[in-house]
Amino acid sequence: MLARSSHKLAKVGLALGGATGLYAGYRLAYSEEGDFDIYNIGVARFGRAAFTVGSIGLDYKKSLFGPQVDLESADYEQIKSHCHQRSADKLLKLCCDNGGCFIKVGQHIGALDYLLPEEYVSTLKILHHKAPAMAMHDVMAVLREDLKTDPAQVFVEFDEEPLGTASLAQVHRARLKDGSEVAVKVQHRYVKNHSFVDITTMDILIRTVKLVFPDFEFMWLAEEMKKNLPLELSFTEEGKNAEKISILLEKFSWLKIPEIHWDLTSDRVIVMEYCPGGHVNDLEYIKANKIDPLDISKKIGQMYAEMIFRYGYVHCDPHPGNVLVQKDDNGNPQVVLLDHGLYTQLTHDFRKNYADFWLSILNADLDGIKQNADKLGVGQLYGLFACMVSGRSWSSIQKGIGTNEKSSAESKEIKENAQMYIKQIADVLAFVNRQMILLFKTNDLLRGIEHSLGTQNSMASFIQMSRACFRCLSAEERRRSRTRWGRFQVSLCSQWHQLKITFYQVFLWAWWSSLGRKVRALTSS
Ligand SMILES: Nc1ncnc2c1ncn2[C@@H]1O[C@H](COP(=O)(O)OP(=O)(O)OP(=O)(O)O)[C@@H](O)[C@H]1O
Repeated sequence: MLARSSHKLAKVGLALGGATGLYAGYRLAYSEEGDFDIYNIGVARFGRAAFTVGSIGLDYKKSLFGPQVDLESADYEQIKSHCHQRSADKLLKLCCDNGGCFIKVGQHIGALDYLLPEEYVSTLKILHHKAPAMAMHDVMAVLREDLKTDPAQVFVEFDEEPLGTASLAQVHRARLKDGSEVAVKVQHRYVKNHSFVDITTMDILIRTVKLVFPDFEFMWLAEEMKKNLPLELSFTEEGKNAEKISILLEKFSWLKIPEIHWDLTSDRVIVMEYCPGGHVNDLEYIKANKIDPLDISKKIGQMYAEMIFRYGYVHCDPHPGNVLVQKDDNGNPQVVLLDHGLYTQLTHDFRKNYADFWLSILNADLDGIKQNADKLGVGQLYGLFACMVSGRSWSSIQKGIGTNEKSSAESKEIKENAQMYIKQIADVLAFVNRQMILLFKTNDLLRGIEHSLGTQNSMASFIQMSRACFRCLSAEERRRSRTRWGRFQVSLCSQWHQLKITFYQVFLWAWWSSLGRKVRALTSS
């Protein structure tokens, strides 16, 4: 069945690729101006994508389901791994050749650690550092077209070397006439023009794969892409999101969201306050600037917990490149949150269920885990789901993740299980509430940062999560309570929970302190 499907897919892909290739050739041969870029016209981009998908299908068919293939042989796993690798390389090439939206989607795929075969993830991860830089004359052309004036009239300095280059845009440091330093984010020149064809291409190809392989469980990826890419391509929306989140999180005096210069902002250009600083996972920078890594982990945990549990309004691109740390004018550490291109609004019910689920994990309450996973749409796969949310093994969850250090053996076990349960993980992603996918990414960011900063044992972000979970659940109970006395009881109870978390925090600090470790070593020997 699978063999026939791969064959069908290969034929469809090759036919589509061939047809579009011929059409593109015809267009080139008969173009009157003869000055268009054959490699960039929509039809060639579509043809290239269809051809790649087709050839991947053919490779899977020949390598894994051909007449000579022995599914029971000892080499089968290796053959499969080589086939994944070849296909991942082809996808990488496609993303680099087509650029723009393709790189963005490739980056999303590269961020799906443990959810896709390792060969795809490690190959496509490269795209995070491989976005092509736009030539200066294109940067200036976009600025001229969108600001409707000569950029030299606006900026007295403009660094040619970008601060960062990404799939959809690049950012330059510049100075305005009034002397203020700004960061100018400029969209790659042709991305918007190509976006309609690119999004449609990816949608058609993913649907074709689904048609040919009914078991293909990654339709959610296509849906997310179709919904999100157009939003990410509007920098006016990005400016609005930045303003909204800075108002919501106003009470965090240590949080900086760059201010937007609205008079210099359009759909393809955003000019904002320049914020110096190092990336949040750059431990060397943090130490050199005498910033406390634990304090940073705590602040980032607090920031995300507030977004998720209090407002349900969550930054959708949680990767370390978007979080900077610096010291403010008074020498206090500051966290800078960048890239407000995409936010999700979580529903009230989802937030409540997710808070309940987290609390059951933190309390090692297995019945609670089961019931709340069910409410989030996961059903029987609750154990795996709890591992995916917490990044811990099932045995640690059962024992209680608070007092069980994540050892390297546990990390290895998780990695191996992720390879083994790939189909089940895809099922969880297909069934779970859509809003959960973003939260997987957020949890990954928090874990990654704690790992880079060496603060994982303090559980700083988990502690902030639990505090926010309790606050979210108490607010819900207060809302439901009809009498003043009832609301008073809920508030009292909430204070008690917060106090318990503080005790727990002190306990963790003592447990993982060098004295605690010595005492444990003495008592266990
Ligand atoms: N206001 C700013 N001040 C200082 N540096 C900035 C600022 N905005 C962006 N940068 C730098 O530019 C880089 C890219 O910015 P940003 O993440 O907004 O671009 P992007 O196109 O959305 O990238 P990606 O999609 O990869 O997150 C950041 O990692 C940061 O180093």
